[in-house]
Amino acid sequence: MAVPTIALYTSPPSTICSSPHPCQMNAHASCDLDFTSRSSSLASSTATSSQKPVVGGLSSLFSSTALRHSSSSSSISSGGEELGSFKHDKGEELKELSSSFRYSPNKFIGSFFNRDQSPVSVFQGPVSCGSCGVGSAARTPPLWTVRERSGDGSFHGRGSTNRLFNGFVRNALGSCVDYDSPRLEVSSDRLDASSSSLFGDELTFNMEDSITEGNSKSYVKDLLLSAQSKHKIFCDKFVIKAFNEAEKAHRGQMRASGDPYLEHCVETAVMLALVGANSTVVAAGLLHDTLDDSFLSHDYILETFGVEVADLVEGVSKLSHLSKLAREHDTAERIVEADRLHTMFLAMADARAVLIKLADRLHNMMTLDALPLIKRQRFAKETMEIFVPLANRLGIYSWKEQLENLCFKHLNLELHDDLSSKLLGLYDEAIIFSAIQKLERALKDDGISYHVVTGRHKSVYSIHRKMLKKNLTVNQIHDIHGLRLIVENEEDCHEALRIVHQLWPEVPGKLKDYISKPKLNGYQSIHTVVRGEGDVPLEVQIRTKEMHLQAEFGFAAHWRYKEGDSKHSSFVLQMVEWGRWVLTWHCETMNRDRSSIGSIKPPCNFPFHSSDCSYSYKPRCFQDGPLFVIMIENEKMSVQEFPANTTMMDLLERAGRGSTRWAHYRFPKKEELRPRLNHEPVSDPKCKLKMGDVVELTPPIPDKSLIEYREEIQRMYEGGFTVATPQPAGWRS
Ligand SMILES: Nc1nc2c(ncn2[C@@H]2O[C@H](COP(=O)(O)OP(=O)(O)OP(=O)(O)O)[C@@H](O)[C@H]2O)c(=O)[nH]1
Ligand SMILES: Nc1ncnc2c1ncn2[C@@H]1O[C@H](COP(=O)(O)OP(=O)(O)OP(=O)(O)O)[C@@H](O)[C@H]1O
Repeated sequence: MAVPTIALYTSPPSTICSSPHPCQMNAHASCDLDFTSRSSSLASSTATSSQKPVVGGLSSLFSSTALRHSSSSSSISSGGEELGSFKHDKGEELKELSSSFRYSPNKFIGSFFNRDQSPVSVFQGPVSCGSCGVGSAARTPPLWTVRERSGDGSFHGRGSTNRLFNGFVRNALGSCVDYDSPRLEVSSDRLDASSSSLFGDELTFNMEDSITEGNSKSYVKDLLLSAQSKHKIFCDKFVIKAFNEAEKAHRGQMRASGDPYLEHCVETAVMLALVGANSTVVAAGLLHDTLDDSFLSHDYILETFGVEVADLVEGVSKLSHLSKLAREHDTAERIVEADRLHTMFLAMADARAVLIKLADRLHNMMTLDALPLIKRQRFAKETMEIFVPLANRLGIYSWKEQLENLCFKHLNLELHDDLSSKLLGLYDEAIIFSAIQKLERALKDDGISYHVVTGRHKSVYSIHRKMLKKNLTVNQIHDIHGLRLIVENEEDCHEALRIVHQLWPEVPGKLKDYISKPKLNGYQSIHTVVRGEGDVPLEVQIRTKEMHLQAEFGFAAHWRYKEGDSKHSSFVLQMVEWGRWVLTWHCETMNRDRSSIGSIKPPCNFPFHSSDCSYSYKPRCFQDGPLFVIMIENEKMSVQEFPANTTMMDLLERAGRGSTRWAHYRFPKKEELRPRLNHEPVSDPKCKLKMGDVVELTPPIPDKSLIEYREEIQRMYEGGFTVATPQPAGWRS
């Protein structure tokens, strides 16, 4: 029998999880704070929030797209409360936040048409200085210029969707996406007839007239049109079908804000579309709450939409359930268990389900204001502990930053506002934009070839964290504005550095050459800080494409750096790599511009590395890795690690053997435990456990009565009486 390697029964925690702390959030935010016009800030706020990350594989993919998404999606979302995940199980939260009474058309109209006065102050989030109206950069696009050298040595402007490594997965696997361009191309067989006039008046709208009438019908139609105006994938027949199902399923359900529930589903799906998710994922995004909060069954979704969508919706439902459990038990406060939860989330579900769950949570966080403070803080804390690390690990930096900023705001409003207002005077996107242009020009003039120059400004929360970590004031943070230059070889790095120092005066003592002296984790790059326009400090990082790959995907990966380079088992590393790969594969539609890939490709078909691949974490296949199982005993939850192939019987052996709680009953412990697996009684104790299984071990009757019964029986035996007391159900002697 397999013997578990780790037995960890934790008691309720008293300390808060160290890493990303609730009380440390960020701030683009600030901007939002000073916005008088919420609705207009919506778009920009989100966009800003983030630092505009760099190009490169997932990071750029998600950052740039998410930024875009934010801006567009925000215009439709009106205030709301958290619902999707919060109401899972239709528990207490749900009752409070959403109601399933039938809507009043008037209210509908009100909530939809008054969107300009959106109560979503939450859009506080990432507001770029631009959007905040700070400086002239206000309307600068979120992801800054990038150029890339093509194979023949010429340079191409790449636009904001540029990404460095796009397509390498496509190369590895062939195209697995439903369509190629997020905005322009939908396979014709899936395109709704009406979509030919994409933004025209006549979109096919298949809602059953008999059920949806009057204002509500026009509301629903407007909602679909609005989604279509944001992304053409909403003209895909399959997606429209999912929209119609979601509409029927959630009809009459409202959020605490008074908005129809459907709006949340659509916003979630729009976010997914904007990061390049294909129609399967977008459809699942529309339906993500139907299993928990409507009459739809898994079988019905399976029949209607196929196994992929059905499994994704089920996966999201399971994630919601687990995160709710974790929230209620404060499980993620404990670092070890939080880490197991993150890994479990990635391992138990298709990473696309995690992506949907993240989108769901992001929209919920954006519309949290309808909840009382205590609930907002609970959700913000859970988001910080569980979802921000997941977004970080999956490389969805834009979402990560927005989540952090929103959490920061809800958990520490004063700090958030204070830092935000300081940053209003500091952020200047124009500086970054013009610095990129200046550097590109100089490089070209000097004949130095390069792959890409990107820029970003640091998010409010990231600045806050850095200030705390290094005990600095905001004026001592030198990388609020940053550029990154990726060149071909090491020699070019040094040449480029020379040019940078010719363009701008160097800030003494800030030059770091991690190329000649790599960090312990192998990170390589040259960093310098210069005085840019207006004497504003500007960090410039210079590295080769190989160094960049290592910094994005290798041992020195940025997500690990951000987690404090904590020690992770190879299993965790594999899970993260796997998750990122799945998302790249399925969401790569943003990576249409193949020519931008240039020659930058990992040396093998990631994640199926060759044995000598330097980007590979794994000496072995992750199917042999450990299992993480949720154990609930006497209403206490823990996340436990077991070896692969552990059976229910193994688990019971371990629980019975190690537990003093059961010892005094003096009969086979495992029979006393009355296990339930994923809420069902266990019929086959030899069944193998799976990642993310929930095992409940509950005594057949409350402990106290059981003890009383046993004492009574003991007394009866000792006194020579016949047992007359009826046995409680499940009791065995
Ligand atoms: N991916 C990755 N990036 C890193 C790593 N270490 C540093 N960086 C990048 O380098 C930047 C800062 O590194 P350093 O120059 O060492 O700066 P610092 O010591 O943190 O102090 P400052 O100069 O105040 O930023 C970070 O902002 C990261 O972007 C790493 O291990 N992995
Ligand atoms: N100078 C830079 N130019 C362009 N992108 C950068 C630069 N520095 C960091 N980034 C990218 O910006 C994103 C956000 O990073 P963030 O500002 O939170 O942390 P960091 O600067 O990398 O680390 P730290 O906060 O420890 O300095 C990451 O994708 C990171 O790789």
